Order: sequence, then structure tokens, then C-alpha cells
Amino acid sequence: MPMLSDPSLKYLTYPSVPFSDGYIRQWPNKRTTTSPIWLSTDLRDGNQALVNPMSNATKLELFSLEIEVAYPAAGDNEFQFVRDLIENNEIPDDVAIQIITPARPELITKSIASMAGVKHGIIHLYNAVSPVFREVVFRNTKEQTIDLTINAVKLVKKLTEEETARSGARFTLNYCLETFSQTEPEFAVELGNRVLMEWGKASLEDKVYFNLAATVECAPSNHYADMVEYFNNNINQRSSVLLSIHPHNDRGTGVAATELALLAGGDRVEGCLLGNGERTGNVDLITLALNLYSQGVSPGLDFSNLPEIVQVVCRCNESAVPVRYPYAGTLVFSAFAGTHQDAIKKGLDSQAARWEKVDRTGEGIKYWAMPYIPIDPKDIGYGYENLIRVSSQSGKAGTAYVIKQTLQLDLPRRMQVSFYGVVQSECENSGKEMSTALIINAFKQKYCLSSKPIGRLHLQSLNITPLSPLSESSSLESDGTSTPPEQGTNLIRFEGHISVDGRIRKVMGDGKGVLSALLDALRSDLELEINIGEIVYQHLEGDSTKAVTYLEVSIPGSPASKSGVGSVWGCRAIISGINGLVGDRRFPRPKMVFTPRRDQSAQRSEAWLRDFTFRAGHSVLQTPEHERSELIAASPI
Ligand SMILES: CC(=O)SCCNC(=O)CCNC(=O)[C@H](O)C(C)(C)COP(=O)(O)OP(=O)(O)OC[C@H]1O[C@@H](n2cnc3c(N)ncnc32)[C@H](O)[C@@H]1OP(=O)(O)O
Ligand SMILES: CC(C)C(=O)C(=O)O
Ligand SMILES: [Mg+2]
Repeated sequence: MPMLSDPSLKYLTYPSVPFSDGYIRQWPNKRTTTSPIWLSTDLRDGNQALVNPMSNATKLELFSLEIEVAYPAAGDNEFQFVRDLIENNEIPDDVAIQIITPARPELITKSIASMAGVKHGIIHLYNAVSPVFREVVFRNTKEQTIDLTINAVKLVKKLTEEETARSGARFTLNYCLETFSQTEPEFAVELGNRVLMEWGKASLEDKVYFNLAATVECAPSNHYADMVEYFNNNINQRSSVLLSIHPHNDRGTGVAATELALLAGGDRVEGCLLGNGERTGNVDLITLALNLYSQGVSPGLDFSNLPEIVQVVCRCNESAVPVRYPYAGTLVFSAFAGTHQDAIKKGLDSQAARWEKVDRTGEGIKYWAMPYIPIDPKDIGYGYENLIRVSSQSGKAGTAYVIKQTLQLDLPRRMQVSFYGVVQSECENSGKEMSTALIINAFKQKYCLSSKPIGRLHLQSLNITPLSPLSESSSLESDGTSTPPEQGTNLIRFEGHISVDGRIRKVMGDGKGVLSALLDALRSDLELEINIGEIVYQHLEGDSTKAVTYLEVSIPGSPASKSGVGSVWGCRAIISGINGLVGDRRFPRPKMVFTPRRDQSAQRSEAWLRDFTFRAGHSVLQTPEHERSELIAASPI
């Protein structure tokens, strides 16, 4: 049957909670500032919903917290699990175990028998109390429902007192109004007060728990909050009572309902890790705890290694976590969209500066303020390596972030734009994400970053000789990664070997600064006339002596320019940029005549390479043969 045009003919809306006229709800103005008591019901409410319920060994893997361990009346395995926990001393002194029993005398008796010898046991007694259950399932009136409940409480009291007399066990009553959220609020309170009277020994030290179940989530979260607030306001002996919240997630708002119910007076939450449970599941304890954490409230639960916890839970439950699942999904700390990536990249940079200032001055706190990322993934066992993932939806900032994370290169804006074009068209063509490895490979290809020739030109070796003393601010490091000597102040001779289309050429030129000298060499020996536009130097993080140069090259008379990147005083950046120019057929090919004017047979060039040395100032830095080849290989940029 299709959906109805008027669904009110089939589905009844939820009734209002009967607050008195003029009553002002308290929960909307409250804030949660402390953590609730948590009860994991993974081994009971979670387990009862599994296609294959857990074995007792598997249950032990998940055992922790204040925990509901079993439904002992369900069968021998469940019963035995409780016995094993108690008899094998598996329960730490500060852990109370909870077992659940329906309000049926023989099942209560069996359930309490399973708890013999426990140190602290919580008896979770339940019966459904809403109109539809009273009428359809139990065929009971309100009075009969109260009688059924009171008789059950009486029996629990008698049996637990006998066990206490025998073994000294301490017991807490957790009475669950199953389907509480669909029950008339006045009736729920009346029932609660009758239970309190019958138990007769609720105190500040030994509270009675009322488990207010949203067995099926049937109304918006604000309604559940109203229900809890009403119960909170009207139950007797409130200070001797603890309100437990047991939400399910049928409307997908279990977490919201819990958070509002805690504002409305809830003290304790029953839920499951990753929201396992009947139908759409119980409320997820991990999401709740980390939501609190993200507000600066310690949840008292440790999820420092969430990925491992997720693995254990999924193994025990034979289930999987959707990739978009809060905190635990594999994609929740990844941005694909360009503007998100841009904001995250800027956020990381500005936060690093802010945190560095706190370290330096000792003032302020290193608070987290990151666009699109509500908590620091590192706090819960994730790194930053997947923060940005690149697809056709990504922009230049995302690609630049990947390059920076992987190669430490902080690309200037124009270069970001230019390289982004490559990535974008690759993604559009493939229709797929571009992995970090593919991006890095494309980057190296485009800018010819390799110790082996990629483009048509490749700088094989170089020798820099200052023809005038270096100015104070200049230095020439033997590995060629320092900032080039200031352009225009030092007369420099550049001698080097450049392979052009596979053939090695010896070139030499003079100029004010290394780059000018190289340009002179290119002009005079390769007849290659090149202009340099914007130049940016970047010191690599963690080593102030290492620098990389970004620059733009163009052919005189042509408006087109290409970016280049590289070290070795910027020489490799020039060659990288030229490769962009000469390798792209859309641009006029520069005149390249490869007839060397100076004597350099192939043999002599190879000999020159073997004797390769860097010269700094006027001293020759001799490098052992094996270190020299490593130096070249290790410095592809
Ligand atoms: C919302 C929740 O999560 S409640 C927890 C639910 N969990 C489970 O059911 C898992 C474990 N359950 C079991 O193993 C079995 O149901 C058992 C062993 C407990 C009981 O088995 P059975 O005796 O065969 O009964 P069955 O499972 O058919 O339950 C239906 C009976 O229980 C009654 N019942 C259900 N809940 C309650 C309750 N809280 N108090 C009293 N009676 C109840 C029903 O009215 C019905 O009685 P009827 O047969 O007289 O009509
Ligand atoms: C029996 C109770 C606690 C329950 O699981 C529910 O109502 O959802
Ligand atoms: Mg439940």
C-alpha cells in the first residue's frame, strides 16, 4: 500500500505531558556539566538483538564498567555466565553487575539465584506499562499492572534479603518502566511511588533506580525530556532515587533524546557501544561520551584508542560500522570538499601558531578550534593523515595540504592553482579519489622532481664558484639546499652538466647570483633564453639550513609562464620550470640548439661527473665517492 496522503488517519501523535498551567520547563535552560553514570547493556540488550548471540567467552571480551551482564532466565548459558563471573572472581570490586528479569515469579527466582555470592548486584526488574502493552500484551488494567509490579518487587526484596543474609551481598533495585515514554506520565509516577513504598528502604546511600525506558522511540526528543522532567518533579523521595535513561533509536534521535533527558533530571544512561540493540539499536555510549568530551566535560570513559575498541566491538557483535558513523566511522575525520579542505588547512596553520604562542609565553590554553573537525582526532587514536582526501570535489588547498604533509613543501598560491589543474583533470577523467601516492607521483612528474631525468632537461651536476667574496648574508652549503646567495650581489660562476633529451651537455655561465649565472649558462650554451618571475624560498621544517625554491619561468615575449620547484640554490627549480615550458606543445617551443660551444665529449662529461664536487667559497669540499652519489640521489628536489 502506498504512503497515505493523510497519515494522521493511521498514526496518532504523541500526547502532551500534563505540566500545570504556566509551568516553565527547566531542561531547556540547563547544561550538562558532569558525566552521568554509564551502564553498558552490551551483553544483555545488545546481545539479545544479535543474529548470533555472543558466546560466554566473547562476552568476557566486552566485560567492563557498571554492566548488565545477562538475562539469566533466558537459558543455561546466560545463567552460567553470571555464575562464572562470580565464582571465578572476574568482577572488580568497584564494578556492579546488573542482571535483568521480567516480572514473573519463576524467572525472578531463577535470576536472583544466579547472583548468589555477588559483591554488588543490581536487579533490573521490568514490565511494560503503557496502554497498548497493558491492553494487548498483558490484558491488564492499571490496577492489575500495579499489582503485578508490586508482587514482583515484593519477591525481589524477599529473595535479595535472604541472599544478603547468606553471603553479605549488596543489592540495588533497578525498576524499569518498560515503554515509559509511551505511558501516561501520572500513571508512571503513581507506579514509581508504589514501588518506592513497597521497597521501603530507599536512602541517600542506597538509592532505588527507576529505569525510564524509551523502549521504542516514538516521539521527538523534547517529548522524552518532558516525560523525564515530569517524573523527576513528581516522584517521591527524589534524593533517594536515581533516574536511569534507557533510550532506543527508532527515530534516529536516541543520542539527542538522551542528552535532553539528562538535562531533565536523568542521572544514569543505559546504552550499548556503537548503538547495538533491537531494531535501530540502543543509544550509543561512545557518541554520548565523546559529545560530552567535545564540550570539555570528562565522560570518565577512556576512548583513547577508539579504532581498536571499534574492532573489538565489531568482532564480538559480528557487525560493521558505517563509514559516516559519529567518531567511529572511517570517513568522519576526512574532508573531500574543496572549501572544507581550505578551511581545515587554514585552521591547522592558525592553530599551530596559536598553540606555539601558548608554549612560548605560558599564557592561555591550547584550545581546539578547527573548522569542520569537532574534536582532535589524535585524542581518540586517529592521526591527521586522512583529514584531507582528494577527489574531483576538492580544490587547490586540499592538494597543497597533501603535498605539505608528505613532502613538507608549502606551495605558493600560483603553484597551488597550477598543480590543482593536473589533479582536477586526473580525478575527473578517472571519476575516482586520487590517493596521496598518486598525487605525489603526479607532482614529481609535473615538476620533474627525481634524481633520474623525467623532463627533457635534467640537471646532472653543478659547480658553483664565487668570483667575488660572498656577502655576509650569503652562504653556500655543500648540499645546495640553502637559500641562494642574494641575487645581484655576488658574482658567481655556474658550471654544470645538463642532460637534454638524453644527451649530456656541459654548460657554464657567470652572473650576479647563482640563478643569473645559470640563466647565462643556458643562454650561452643551450641558446635558451629564459626570464624568471616570482621567486619564493622556503626553509624546510626542522632544518633551517635546507631550503627549497619556487619560481616562475617564461620565454621572453610570451605571456605564458610555468612554475618550477627545486633546491640546489634554485637551479633545479629553473630546470623544473623550463621542462614545463618546453614539454608543453601549447606554448611556443623555445629555440634550443644543443651544440656545445665548449669542448665536452661524452667521455669527458662522465669523467667530470665522477669527480663531482661542490665548492663553497674558495674551499673545495671533498666528499667520498659513495656519499656523493647518495647526495645526488637523496636530493631529488
Ligand atoms: C524491551 C526489552 O528489551 S525486554 C527484554 C527482552 N529480552 C528477551 O526477551 C530475551 C530473553 N528472553 C527469553 O529467553 C524468553 O523470552 C524467556 C525465557 C524469558 C521467557 O520465555 P517464555 O516463557 O517462552 O515466554 P515468552 O518469551 O513467549 O514471553 C511471553 C510471556 O511473557 C510475558 N511477559 C513479557 N514481559 C513480561 C514482564 N516484564 N513481566 C511479566 N510477564 C512478562 C508475556 O505476557 C507472555 O506471557 P503469556 O505467555 O502468559 O502470554
Ligand atoms: C527492559 C528494558 C530495560 C528495555 O530494554 C527497554 O525497555 O528497551
Ligand atoms: Mg532496551
